[in-house]
Amino acid sequence: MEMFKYMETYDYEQLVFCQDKASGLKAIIAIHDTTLGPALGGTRMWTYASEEDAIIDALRLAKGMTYKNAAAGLNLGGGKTVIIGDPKKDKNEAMFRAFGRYIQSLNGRYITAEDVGTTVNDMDTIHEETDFVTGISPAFGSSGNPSPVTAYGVYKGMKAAAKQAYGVDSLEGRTVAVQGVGNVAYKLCEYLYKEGANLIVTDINKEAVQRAVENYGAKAVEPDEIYSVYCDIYAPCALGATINDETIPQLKATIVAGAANNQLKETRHGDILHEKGIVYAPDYVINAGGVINVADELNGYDSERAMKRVETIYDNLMRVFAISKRDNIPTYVAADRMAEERIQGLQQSRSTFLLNGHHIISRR
Ligand SMILES: NC(=O)c1ccc[n+]([C@@H]2O[C@H](COP(=O)([O-])OP(=O)(O)OC[C@H]3O[C@@H](n4cnc5c(N)ncnc54)[C@H](O)[C@@H]3O)[C@@H](O)[C@H]2O)c1
Ligand SMILES: CC(C)C[C@H](N)C(=O)O
Repeated sequence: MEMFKYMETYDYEQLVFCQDKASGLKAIIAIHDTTLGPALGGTRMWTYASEEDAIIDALRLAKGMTYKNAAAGLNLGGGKTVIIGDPKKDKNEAMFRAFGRYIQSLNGRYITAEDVGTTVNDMDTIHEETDFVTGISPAFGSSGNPSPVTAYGVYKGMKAAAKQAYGVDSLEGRTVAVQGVGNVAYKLCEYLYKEGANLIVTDINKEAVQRAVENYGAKAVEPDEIYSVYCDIYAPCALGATINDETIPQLKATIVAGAANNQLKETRHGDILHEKGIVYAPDYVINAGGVINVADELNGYDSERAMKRVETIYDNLMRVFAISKRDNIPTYVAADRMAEERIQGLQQSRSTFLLNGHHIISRR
């Protein structure tokens, strides 16, 4: 892989390789764009088939955070870390402390948080070595696990999508097919249940399914049946790339709105949804609740203020839908346009982020 060519093509600023033999740390920090502020994005721990796969994932996820943070109206750039390893077997305290020191060495250009494979406990360990970490324990006056807040944002975003599709944003009596009832989606099911929606759920973890069936009256289906069930809303909350050539023809839903990152396998699948008249809530706009919540820590965490800000996901999606309608473009293109316009608009008044003594981080 020609790294500089790739970085130049997609405008990446920095790629950092972190190695600590004693603890087994192998981490890649990718910083995509710091026009709006320091790069904030989570740390993913995963077993990658190859180092190249890990690098590509870090780069791709970092760029996603640039767009997510910009579209959410945050004064933050985009970055992400991947740690190569099995989160169930390979973690140790020294590893996360070594990683914390690498983050510290970037002097605020990158701030981390949770992602797949990392927990609040890991963030607390990182915090032993650096201030540039969020999603740490409420015991430190911080925001803790971002998942429930992500769920709240997805719920609000689903209501915006309903407004766009049906003219009313009530979800009462609507049927929502939820794929994956993990940390985010279980809480999402609670919001939906309380509003009177009907739930169809699936998960490869039978206990997760059972919980939703027992507590929220959900109907359970097998994992490969979720695409073809009769429903109003398909909510992908497990993996990426579930909107693809195989699944689109099966969908009965009029709305696709869920928590998963990178839902479209390829961008052309967003075009197909648009042509079919399916309202697609772009993933990085609807699932920004977690990052909005952890970002609030940089001002001294206030849960009420953070939740109010998460509610703006509704308005952000309505803007995306309006741009899509006005320009007759798919919603994923409209979201990119909204994010890029914000970055370009501020590019003139900001240069590449450097910690210079007066910055968002200095407020806490
Ligand atoms: N946690 C957050 O704050 C947050 C923020 C933004 C985006 N996301 C994204 O939302 C999604 C869910 O995040 P989470 O934190 O709830 O993760 P999670 O691991 O707690 O939940 C995912 C669930 O999906 C299930 N699953 C995996 N493969 C499946 C399959 N093939 N069919 C059905 N179910 C399957 C898993 O068993 C698990 O229960 C992820 O894509 C994540 O990247 C999460
Ligand atoms: C900063 C984190 C809370 C980001 C989250 N993992 C996401 O993908 O949005």
